[in-house]
Amino acid sequence: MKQVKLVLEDGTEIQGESFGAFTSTAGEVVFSTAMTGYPENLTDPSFAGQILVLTYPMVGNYGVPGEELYESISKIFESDKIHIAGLVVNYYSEEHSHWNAAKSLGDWLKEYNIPGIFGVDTRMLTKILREKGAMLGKIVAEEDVELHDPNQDNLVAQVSPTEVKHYGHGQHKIVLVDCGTKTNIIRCFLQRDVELIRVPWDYDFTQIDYDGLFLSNGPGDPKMCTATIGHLQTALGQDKPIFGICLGSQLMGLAAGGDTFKLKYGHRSHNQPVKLTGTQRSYITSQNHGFAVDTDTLPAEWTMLFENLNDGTCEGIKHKTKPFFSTQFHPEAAGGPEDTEYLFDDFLKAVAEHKAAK
Ligand SMILES: NC(=O)CC[C@H](N)C(=O)O
Repeated sequence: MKQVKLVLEDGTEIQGESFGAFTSTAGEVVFSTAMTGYPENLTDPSFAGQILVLTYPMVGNYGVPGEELYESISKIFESDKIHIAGLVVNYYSEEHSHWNAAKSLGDWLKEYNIPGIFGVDTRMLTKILREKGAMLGKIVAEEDVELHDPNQDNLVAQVSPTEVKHYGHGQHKIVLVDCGTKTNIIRCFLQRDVELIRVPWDYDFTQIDYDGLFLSNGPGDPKMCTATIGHLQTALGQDKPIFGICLGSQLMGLAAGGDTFKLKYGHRSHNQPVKLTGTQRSYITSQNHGFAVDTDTLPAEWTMLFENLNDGTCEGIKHKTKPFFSTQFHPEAAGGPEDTEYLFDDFLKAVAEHKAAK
């Protein structure tokens, strides 16, 4: 076994053993308390630039599934590659067993040259991150590397496609602005009556005659997406339905004139409780974000749609009169609970109503 170490910007150094690629990496160290779903999480483009700490103590025991396609996109993974910068676990299970496993987690990480470190006291590490907040860090193999803050980069430009793609046939023409979309969002649309036009993050979608606009999740600081925010401001001037998820929610908040801020250590797990404003109804949701909309900065015609029941932060916004709404959590949840997938139906209902009214 080769030794590697995890170094945090506060000086903490933790020795561990290497799995995956034996190489060094730097990024923002964040933790997820999800108990399953590493094939989905590692391929979620929203994790780009992040060294992910999994608090679930045993990782790798169900291996990694083989690739299968749904239409022309992945049926299982959230994109076509691993996006995390590095992985930190307590116990790495060398052996795996699952009916659809095709390879081990370690071999899969190696394929994409991503380092992993195990033998780490992830409980202690998580307490540090929870108390001091998410911080920069690095996994050091042979070569030392500089600390690097990925939130200073335009990560969305790095993960967004460069070409427009078309999927499916259906009554409603939906433009999906791909800032690093999870493929399950595409699957959720294609299971409904939709023709989907997937466009790059900086594409001028206002030129397309669409019925509804969807803003995807994506990595990094939402304020980096100035091109998307600009186009979105034009779309908010009209009244065609708009739905945003996670980064998409933050972009909607910014385009509306509100502000976003960085959470201390973010929300990453599949069991985050949110409350629907104006009701006593709560949902358990899947989340993966480090920024949030500051509800107090929203203009008067906007309101908070969902609230996080752990810390009271904004989990979605809506316009009071126009069909614009968003969630900070993931209604398409892969992995995670599917309780809020009905929001896709709500959006398409708003699209149908808007078309009927025209
Ligand atoms: N999942 C996402 O879309 C994350 C949005 C944003 N990058 C954040 O961390 O808050």
